[in-house]
Amino acid sequence: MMELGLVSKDTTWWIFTLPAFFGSKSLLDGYVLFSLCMAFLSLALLTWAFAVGGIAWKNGRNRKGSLSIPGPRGLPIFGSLFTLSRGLAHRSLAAMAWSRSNTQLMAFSLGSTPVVVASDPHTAREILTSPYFSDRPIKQSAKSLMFSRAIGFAPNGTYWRLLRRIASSHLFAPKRMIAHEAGRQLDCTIMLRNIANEQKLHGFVSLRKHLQFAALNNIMGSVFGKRYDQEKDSEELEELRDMVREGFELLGAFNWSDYLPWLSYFYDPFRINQRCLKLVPRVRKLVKGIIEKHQQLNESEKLSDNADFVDVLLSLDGEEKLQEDDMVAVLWEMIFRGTDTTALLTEWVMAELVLRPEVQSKLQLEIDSAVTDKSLTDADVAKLPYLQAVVKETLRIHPPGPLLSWARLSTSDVQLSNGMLVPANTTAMVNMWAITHDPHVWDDPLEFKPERFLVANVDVRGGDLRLAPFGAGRRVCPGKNLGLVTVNLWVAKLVHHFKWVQDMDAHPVDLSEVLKLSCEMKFPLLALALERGGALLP
Ligand code: HEM
Repeated sequence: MMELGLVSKDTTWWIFTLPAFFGSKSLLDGYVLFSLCMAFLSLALLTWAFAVGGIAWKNGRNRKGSLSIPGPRGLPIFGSLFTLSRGLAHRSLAAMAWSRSNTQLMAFSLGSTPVVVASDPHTAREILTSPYFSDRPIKQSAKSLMFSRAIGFAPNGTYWRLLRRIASSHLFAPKRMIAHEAGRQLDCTIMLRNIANEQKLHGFVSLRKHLQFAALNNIMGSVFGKRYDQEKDSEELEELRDMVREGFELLGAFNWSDYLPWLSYFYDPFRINQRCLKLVPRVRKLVKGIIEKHQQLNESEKLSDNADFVDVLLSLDGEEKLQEDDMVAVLWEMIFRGTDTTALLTEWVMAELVLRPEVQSKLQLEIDSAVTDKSLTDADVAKLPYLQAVVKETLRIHPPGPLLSWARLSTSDVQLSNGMLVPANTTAMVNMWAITHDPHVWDDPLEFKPERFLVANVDVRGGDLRLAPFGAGRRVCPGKNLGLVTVNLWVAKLVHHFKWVQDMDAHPVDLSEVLKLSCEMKFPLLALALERGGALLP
C-alpha cells in the first residue's frame, strides 16, 4: 500500500544522536550545545521570517508558479496550528482569507505540513476535480482504526477504485435505495411515535436523540440488515452507541502529532493510540460476528434488491471479492459516515423551521396539498420543490462538513488556471462554508431564504461549486443520494405530523455551532411538537 507523507517520515534520528552530544568529553559541552541550540533557533526564525505561508512553505515552495500563493506565516515551528486546533476552524480560515483577499488560494502551515485552502468556487472546482488531488492525508487515528482500507481514506489506486465501483454499482445503486425505502419509513414511524410520547410526557421534545436513534437504526438496517428495539435490545444498543461515540471522538480529535510527528514521543493528551488499540478489537468482534451470521443464513439464497450491504459484499466474486478485514473496514466506515451527517442536518433544518413559522407554514401547505389520505413516500417528496429548497438553503447556511470533512493531498505538482502551482505532497482544503457565506457568490448570504432555490436550479451533488456540501470529483460523497433522500423524507414527515413551536422562555433556539467530526448545533434543539389535526400518526 502507498505510504502517505504526513506521518511516515523518519524522525527518530535525533533521539539517537543527542545523547552522543551530551556524553561528549572532548567538546566544551555546555557552550557547544548552547551555540548549537542558538544556531538552530536562528535558522528556524530566519526560515520562518522569509517563508510566506509559514515554516512548511520554506525554500520558495509557494513561488513555483507564475503567481505565488499568498498566506499568513503563523508562528515559528507551529505555523497556524493554534488558530485551527480550537474553535470554529472554518470561520477562522474564512476571516483570514477575506481579510487578506486570499480567497482563491491561501497557503499556511500546520506544523510541518504545508496546507492550501480554497475559498472560491472556481479554485475549489479545480482542486476537487483534479486527478492529482484524489488522495487524502491520513490521520493517525484513522489509520489505527483501519480506515485506510475503507473508501474514505484508501489511497487513490486499484483498491480504492474497486471500492468506489462496488459502492456505485451495488451498495448505493438506485434499485437498492428504492428497496430500502421501507426501512426508512419504518424508522421514521417509530421516531414520530416517540416524539409524540415525549411531547405528552414532558411538554416539549428534545429532537436530537430521536434523530440519532433513527439514523443509527436506518444505517444499521441498510448495512447489516439489523434494527434495534430501544427497550428489548438496550444492552447491545448501548455497546454499539458507545463504540460509535468513541470512534467519532477519536476521528474528530485534533491530534497535534499529525502535524508535528516528533510530539508523539512525549505528548498524547487524548491517549489516541491507546484508545484506538482498545476500540479496534471490539469493532472487529461485532462486525465479524454479523458477517458470520450472514454467511450461515444466506449460503444458498439469491441476492435480492433489498439485500443489506453485508450480503452484497459477501456475494461479490472474482476480482471484486474483498478480504474479511477489508469488509470490516468498509462496513464500519458506513456506520460512521451515515449516522451523524443525516441526523445533524435534519436537526439544523428543523431549528431553522422552528425559528421561521412562515417558512414552516408554507412547507406544510405544500406537503398537505401533495398528500391527502396516504403516507408520504420518497416519490411524493421528490415532487416538492419548496421542501428541496428548504433543505438546500440549510445545506448552504449550515454545511455539515464546512471544510468538506476530509482534506485532499496532491500527488504531483498541480498547475492552476490562475498561474499558481500547488507542489506535490500539499494538503488541500476547500472552505465550503466560506463559499456559501461569500456576498460575491450569494446575495444576502446570511439570510435564510429558501426561495432563492426556486428561481435558480442549483445542483448540490457536486455539479455546482457554489454549493457542494457533498464535495465533488472522484472522491465526491458516494452516500449523497441516500443522505438527501433520508433527510427530505424525515423533514417532510416531521413537518406534516407536527407543528413545531419555539418555547421562547424555557428553551429558546440557539444556532451556535460546534465543530467536531461534522459541524453540529452546540445546544440541542428543544421545541414543542404539537400534533396536527389532519395528519394522524401512522
Ligand atoms: C447529509 C449527509 C452527508 C454529507 C453532507 C456528506 C458529506 C461528505 C463530504 C463533504 C465528503 C468528502 C467529499 C470530497 O472529498 O469531495 C464525503 C465523503 C464520503 N461520504 Fe458522505 N456525506 C453525507 C452522507 C453520507 C452517507 C449516508 C454515507 C454512507 C452511508 C456517506 C459516505 C461517504 C464516504 C464513504 C465518503 C468517502 C468517499 C471517498 O473518499 O472516496 N456519506 N461525504
